[in-house]
Amino acid sequence: MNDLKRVIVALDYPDQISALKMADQLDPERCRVKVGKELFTRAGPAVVEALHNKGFEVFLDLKFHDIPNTTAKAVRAAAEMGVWMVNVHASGGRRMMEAARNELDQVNGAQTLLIAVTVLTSMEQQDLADIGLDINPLEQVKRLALLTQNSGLDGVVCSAQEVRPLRQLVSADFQLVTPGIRPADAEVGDQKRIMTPGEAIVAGSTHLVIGRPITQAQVPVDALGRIEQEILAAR
Ligand SMILES: O=c1ccn([C@@H]2O[C@H](COP(=O)(O)O)[C@@H](O)[C@H]2O)c(=O)[nH]1
Repeated sequence: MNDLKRVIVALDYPDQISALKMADQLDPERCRVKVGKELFTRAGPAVVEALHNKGFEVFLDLKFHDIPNTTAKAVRAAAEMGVWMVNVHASGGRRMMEAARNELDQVNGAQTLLIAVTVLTSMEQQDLADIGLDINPLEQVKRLALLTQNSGLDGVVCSAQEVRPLRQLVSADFQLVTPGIRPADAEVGDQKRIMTPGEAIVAGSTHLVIGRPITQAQVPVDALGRIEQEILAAR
């Protein structure tokens, strides 16, 4: 794969006009885009269709987490929109993920990749302790990644910090999609388990999800250009 196309720009905007204005500055041959909860809740399937019409492959990042039947039907709805990738929370468990996998397999012609979030990149050990998990983030990520693979999904969302240890555990074609990407001079914000774009590429991230370091930059295309240079230099 073209290394630059490993970048997924998170279109975290409050309305479709702002998201499409950003998309118009991007090249669908050089990156993919992500539609998350804020934009989808505001704009719905219409924004996905508009991005498809502009030639973008879309990661629908709605992180479904519900009973197996509900999650499976939501994944079907995403696949029927023709999105490139959709996700669930691995902590929904094996039966939930298997139901989603089975449902997706029944969607005629669907090429949609199905992945699962392990531990949010905004979380650290104390956050896990707060919800009753007496385990460090890496061990929890490993555990959920294995569960995800054994449930038949195509990959996980994790931090780039976990990519090397995960590669020892999962198959070579298992997708390791990594948000929490921060160029050295970027604001960290609410992210905790971070890496720079260059480090993430060297570690072996399959895809780098990047939002605010691009979308909140004074000149977003210039910020993306610097990230692309860093990625190319890292190879
Ligand atoms: O563990 C996760 C899962 C998803 N995300 C999403 O990725 C982007 C990151 O945006 P930044 O502005 O680069 O922090 C955002 O849409 C999150 O919802 C994540 O960060 N961590």
